[in-house]
Amino acid sequence: MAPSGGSSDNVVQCPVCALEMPAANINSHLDSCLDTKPSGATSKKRRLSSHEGSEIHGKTAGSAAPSFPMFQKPKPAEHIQEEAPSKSMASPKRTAMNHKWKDIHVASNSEVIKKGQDERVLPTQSENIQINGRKMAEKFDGKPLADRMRPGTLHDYMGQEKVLGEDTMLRKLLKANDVPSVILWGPPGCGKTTLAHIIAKNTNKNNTRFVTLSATSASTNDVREVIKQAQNEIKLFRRKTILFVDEIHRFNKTQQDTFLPHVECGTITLIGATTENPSFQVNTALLSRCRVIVLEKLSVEAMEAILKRAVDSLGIQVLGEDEQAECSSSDASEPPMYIEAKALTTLAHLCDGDARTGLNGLQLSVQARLAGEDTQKHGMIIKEEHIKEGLQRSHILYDRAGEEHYNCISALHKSMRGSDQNASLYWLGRMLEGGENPLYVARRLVRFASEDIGLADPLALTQAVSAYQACHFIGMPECEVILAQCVMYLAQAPKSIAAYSAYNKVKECLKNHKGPLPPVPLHLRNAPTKLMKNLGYGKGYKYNPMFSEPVNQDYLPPELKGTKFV
Ligand SMILES: Nc1ncnc2c1ncn2[C@@H]1O[C@H](COP(=O)(O)OP(=O)(O)OP(=O)(O)O)[C@@H](O)[C@H]1O
Repeated sequence: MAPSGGSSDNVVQCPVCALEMPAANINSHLDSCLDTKPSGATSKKRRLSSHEGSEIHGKTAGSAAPSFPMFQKPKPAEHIQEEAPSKSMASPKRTAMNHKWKDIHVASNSEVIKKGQDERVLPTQSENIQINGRKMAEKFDGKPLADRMRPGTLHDYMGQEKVLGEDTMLRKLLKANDVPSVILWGPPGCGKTTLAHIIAKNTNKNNTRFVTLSATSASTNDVREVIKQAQNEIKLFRRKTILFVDEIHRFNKTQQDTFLPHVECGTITLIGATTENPSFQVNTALLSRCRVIVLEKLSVEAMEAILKRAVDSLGIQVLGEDEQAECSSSDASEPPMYIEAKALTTLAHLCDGDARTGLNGLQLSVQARLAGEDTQKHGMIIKEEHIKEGLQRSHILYDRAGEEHYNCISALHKSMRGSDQNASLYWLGRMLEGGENPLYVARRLVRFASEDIGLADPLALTQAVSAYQACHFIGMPECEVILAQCVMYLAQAPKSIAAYSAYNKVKECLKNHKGPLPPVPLHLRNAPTKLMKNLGYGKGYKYNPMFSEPVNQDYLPPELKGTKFV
């Protein structure tokens, strides 16, 4: 009797030995089949699965039980394993495979080196540089290097020994955790903000809040809000607040006044940072409640240490004068990157004591080198010329809007007064190359010609006025030599301050006069109308040209008779 349709439906084929049997027997058959035919299982399985397109993948040799996709633990793909190999597990063979995988992943046009059976694919030098470029970009992580390198401890804070040396007041206060309200005054990038953060970290351990405001964006309401919170913190948690105000000079008088009572009563400890002379930019009342700490431009040594720390963190090696960069055609997956020691020193000099400029300059140079065509050919070495290219020198040396503007013009004025032509030309250059307005300099020369040379050489004034006009006509850069000529003339000229000091005495006399100023004597007054004549204006005046002999006549008010200004 032919099997019924129903019974034939219940017949299944063993996936191991291909024997057909009733479905009810398959499990017990499989157990015995697998026990007796372990070695043939794989080949069978393969044949079956490929032949029949079965979903059953079967087990690998040596497996103790059949495995079905649902229960099969996915085996990690080989390249994933190798991306994070355990060092202790790494056999030589494994390491060779690691190379291969890594290299295949990164190198498309790579060289293939055959060493016996070991076929290894290595990236070319330019591919290595690309890899490094990517790694470097990851290191920068979209953040300026200067920010990434901001030190968190005094240990990494370089320079500024005058205020932070062992026996200094600030160091002692920091140790004693007794930070008073301070104004940190110093040029850009010398470490004011960084120092404020270090102070904050230092005091954070002691139940202190640290709040930051930037005077460029904060409003008076923001200040009030911070103060309100500070009051609550003291009341509720006995927690002190340190308020750091960056660029405090940008706050107007009312905003600065808002701090006053709260600094006074200790609700907040204020740390202000400013690049401007606080005597002019910070309220006297506020100033008298804060200590002013003067930070200086960072020395070249401090800058070198800061740059070295950054270079180390980027994994760039410093090449001494006699050292040669190792050729990166080896199989290293990360070819070294180098910077010449000389390039670092140059950068430390050029950034003019501004660590932010120095670190940005380093970052720019590294990024430019990575993108440069010759880097692809010759490898990654940062040289002095790359650093110079990366830096806009003029923007470093001179701050047109800030105090440097006044410092330099004062240095020029004093050098001309001292008849030092070389120094005068130097300060002139510092200003002009830094982008100073030539008319600002020319106006000062006009003033100098009168104030310091005056009647000793009246032509100096003519020279200076002419220089001013010439600068006005032709502008920079052509007018630079006109200013240089005038500066040299004024520096060489004989000096006299007779006019200047005489006029100062006049001002003094007027300022010190008590009571109403004396009227102009009648004989000196003009009398254009009849009424004025009738009132005695011009009466008795002696018109000098009418006299051949010296005229005896008073020109000062009677109260000042005999006063000498000259
Ligand atoms: N003394 C220092 N030691 C180490 N790194 C420093 C030092 N000073 C500045 N830096 C570095 O320079 C960067 C800029 O410094 P910071 O912001 O403290 O300067 P600043 O004086 O507040 O400048 P600005 O007046 O322009 O705001 C910091 O992020 C840090 O990386």
